[in-house]
Amino acid sequence: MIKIQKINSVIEASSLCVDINTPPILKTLNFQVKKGEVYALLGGNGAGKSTTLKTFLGFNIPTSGNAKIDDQEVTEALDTTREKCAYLPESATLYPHLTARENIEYFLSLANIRKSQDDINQAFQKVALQQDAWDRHMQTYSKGMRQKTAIALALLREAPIFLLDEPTSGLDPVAIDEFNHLVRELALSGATILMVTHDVYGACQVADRIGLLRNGELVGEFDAPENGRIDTEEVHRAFAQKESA
Ligand SMILES: Nc1ncnc2c1ncn2[C@@H]1O[C@H](COP(=O)(O)OP(=O)(O)OP(=O)(O)O)[C@@H](O)[C@H]1O
Repeated sequence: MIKIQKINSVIEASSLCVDINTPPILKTLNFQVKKGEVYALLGGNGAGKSTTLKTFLGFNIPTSGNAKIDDQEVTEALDTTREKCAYLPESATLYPHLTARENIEYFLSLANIRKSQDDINQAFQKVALQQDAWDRHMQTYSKGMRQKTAIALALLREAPIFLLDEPTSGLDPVAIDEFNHLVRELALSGATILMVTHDVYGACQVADRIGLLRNGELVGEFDAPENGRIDTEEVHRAFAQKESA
């Protein structure tokens, strides 16, 4: 019998099933993400990664089991749990005809949050968005720059939880390194991060723990050693083995 250890989790899936069609998409999924941890849910196409994120955002209702944020069932406390989460879709949904600053001001005003120009500038600096772009229309931005803007917005919203969907797909190696550095810094400052990805190497670079997802079930977990990173080859072997099993 699998024993589920209680570890003061911020994000928790326990015996989570999501059944939109046949066969069910998520089947008794169990994982926990602690405060300050980067957890990568790794899986191939159709494994159920986006479905998992959407369930934590309250867009899918669990058929059985639980999807909890800070011990609250997501579907029972939708406003509270959504307010705590910064969701970064694969392609950040910001307005191209507005500048980064205007986007930030607009989304903060929608959330009724007041921040000074200094606060906004500091957030841009923290995510290392180049200064000459701050007041430029976002249609001129690369994907990496759009992501930085989305993270700056999350910082200004003071969201303690980040849900990231394939965050490094389409980024060049330098942008990936910058992004990973930013994610590690967020975690060090106490943010809790759940990312979903099919990129074994990328997950190993940034995650404290990796959960291997296949057909809606967790089929393995890998922990980073103290002061080290998860071994890419080991995860790759497990990923390939499970995918071809
Ligand atoms: N709303 C839905 N209705 C029916 N089937 C769905 C729905 N959403 C997802 N699925 C199915 O559930 C499975 C998992 O989809 P999901 O998008 O979660 O996978 P994924 O791991 O994110 O895949 P990818 O890496 O290709 O984006 C797929 O077979 C998909 O077709």
